[in-house]
Amino acid sequence: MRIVGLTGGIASGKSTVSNLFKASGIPVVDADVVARNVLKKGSGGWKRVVAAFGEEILLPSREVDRPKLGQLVFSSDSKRQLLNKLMAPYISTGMFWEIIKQWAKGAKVIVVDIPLLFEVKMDKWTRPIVVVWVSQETQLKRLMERDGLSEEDARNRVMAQMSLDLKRSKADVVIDNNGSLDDLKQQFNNVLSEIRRPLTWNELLRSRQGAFSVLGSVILGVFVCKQLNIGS
Ligand SMILES: CC(C)(COP(=O)(O)OP(=O)(O)OC[C@H]1O[C@@H](n2cnc3c(N)ncnc32)[C@H](O)[C@@H]1O)[C@@H](O)C(=O)NCCC(=O)NCCS
Ligand SMILES: Nc1ncnc2c1ncn2[C@@H]1O[C@H](COP(=O)(O)OP(=O)(O)OP(=O)(O)O)[C@@H](O)[C@H]1O
Repeated sequence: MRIVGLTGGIASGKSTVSNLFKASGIPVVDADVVARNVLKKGSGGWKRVVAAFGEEILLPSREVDRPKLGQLVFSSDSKRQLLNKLMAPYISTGMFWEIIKQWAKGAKVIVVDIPLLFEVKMDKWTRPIVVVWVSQETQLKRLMERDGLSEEDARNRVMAQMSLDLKRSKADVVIDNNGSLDDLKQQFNNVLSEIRRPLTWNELLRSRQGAFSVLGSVILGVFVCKQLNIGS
């Protein structure tokens, strides 16, 4: 199985690119969705986060007040690191199971959309790595527009992540998303052809079909050896 890493910065356009992958029939495992499940009321992650940050981060429904928690963690490095530490094991386990589900369905190519791919060092598990890059000016503008944030809040969120220029330098493939949606789609089509190229031997062995072929060959090998022993 080929596990393509999709990353970028906040509001750089990862979800927009993810949607193009989904529309082309490529399954996407989204770390933000997994992280949202980790904070669902009553879950293990929710309990740990509420114990650490207090009941004041809860809404009257006892769900986490996400904008409030966001305000806290994006304006304090230590609080953000604490939240990351509490949630990381749940997010990695959740991602692992989502990838296994796709493997069991026989997916040959999947995309994992992980905003913090490099920060959490998951880049070593994914190839190729696609970085959706925008200039800081475009990033701030789109973030303020999409989430209705002040410039200060938007800057805090951007500064909480590794710089997009550094991420770009670590990419195998860069999508420059400063232009229009049509420009983005054109670049996406090139990326799609790149990731749909035939699997390498290693990727084939990691796919369900590859694993079954190896298992089948081993069983056949054992059977043939037994037959030969019996005959001798
Ligand atoms: C702080 C929370 C509650 C704010 O929720 P909110 O709904 O406002 O934002 P959402 O979850 O949609 O995230 C939006 C973007 O913020 C950025 N972001 C989220 N968490 C972090 C973080 N810990 N550090 C840096 N950037 C982050 C990502 O680019 C993400 O795509 C939420 O982001 C969260 O639970 N973060 C911790 C989990 C995490 O690390 N998620 C990233 C998955 S790798
Ligand atoms: N090429 C583009 N032209 C204009 N607007 C765009 C373009 N690409 C994305 N956008 C808009 O920019 C905003 C951010 O895009 P998107 O939500 O895909 O980013 P993201 O990287 O997934 O963000 P996050 O890290 O917060 O999850 C959205 O409002 C989206 O509609």
